[in-house]
Amino acid sequence: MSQVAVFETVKAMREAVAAWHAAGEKVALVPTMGALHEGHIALVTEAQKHARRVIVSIFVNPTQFAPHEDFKKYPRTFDSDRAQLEAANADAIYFPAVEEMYPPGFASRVLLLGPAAVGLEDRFRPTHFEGVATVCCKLFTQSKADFAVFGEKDYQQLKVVTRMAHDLDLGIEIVPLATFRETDGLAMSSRNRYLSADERALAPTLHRVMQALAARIRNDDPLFQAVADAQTEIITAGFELDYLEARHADTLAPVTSRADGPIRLLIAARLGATRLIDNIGV
Ligand SMILES: Nc1ncnc2c1ncn2[C@@H]1O[C@H](COP(=O)(O)OP(=O)(O)OP(=O)(O)O)[C@@H](O)[C@H]1O
Ligand SMILES: CC(C)(CO)[C@@H](O)C(=O)[O-]
Ligand code: BAL
Repeated sequence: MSQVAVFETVKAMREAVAAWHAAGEKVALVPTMGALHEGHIALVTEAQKHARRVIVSIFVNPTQFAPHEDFKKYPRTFDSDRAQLEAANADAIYFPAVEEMYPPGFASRVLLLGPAAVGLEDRFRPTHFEGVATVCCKLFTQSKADFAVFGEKDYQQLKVVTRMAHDLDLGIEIVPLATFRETDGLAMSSRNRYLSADERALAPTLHRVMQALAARIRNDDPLFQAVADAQTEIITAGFELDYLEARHADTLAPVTSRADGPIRLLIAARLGATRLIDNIGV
């Protein structure tokens, strides 16, 4: 276990990265909002396969939360995060204050088309990806990292950020990593800690229903009916369903049959006050 550096300013991070680059070392960034779990640590382990140096950013980004969302109550657990990152041998944490990221007068946003406007997360969180892309664009250019690792758990986010990095020539390679799950199938997520015991017991239903739906599609059951049945099952189980859809795995465009291309199933559903998202490939 090694001591992990903590950078609170762009300047401090840039100086360290410049020294690493001067020594011929590649740098990978793992952007997070903290409240770390094993899924995040898997991203760090993946990052270490690509680069000698790994920086984990911890920043609860206000611009990606709508006014009614959980920005204020989002878990902030820096001491536990730092201990986990030390154990994982990360090199540094980038932990900027909101004023460092968005100084007074800050007035820019990244405008997105393509995978950010397909009627999934963007339908329920209309300003979300603009905030995600703006902060990711800043994180990439602030750090000058060579790689950034993102989880497939936030599948649409992964597509949005990958597209943006390519379109804007940000000079960073986006590395995807498969979703890390609890033993009962629930995708690990910082927001799982909001769940009551009863809700936590019900939450793995999402993954179970998605797996059964994927099996039906692989079995050439008519897609529309299979998706409709899965939606009904989720609602009957007690979730409030935002969406459960079959989409093209690359473009996120709607699909009507297996022949339309590789299919990704994506879901967002609420249990009480907690909104869960998940997705799987067919
Ligand atoms: N279970 C997981 N497996 C793999 N990657 C994950 C998992 N959970 C989160 N990530 C990835 O970690 C990065 C940071 O995500 P974030 O800090 O929002 O964590 P989170 O657990 O998804 O939190 P939230 O509950 O806010 O969605 C993202 O790239 C996200 O996709
Ligand atoms: C990528 C990210 C760190 C940007 O704030 C956030 O959306 C997240 O944690 O997935
Ligand atoms: N993991 C995505 C961050 C968010 O829900 O705001």
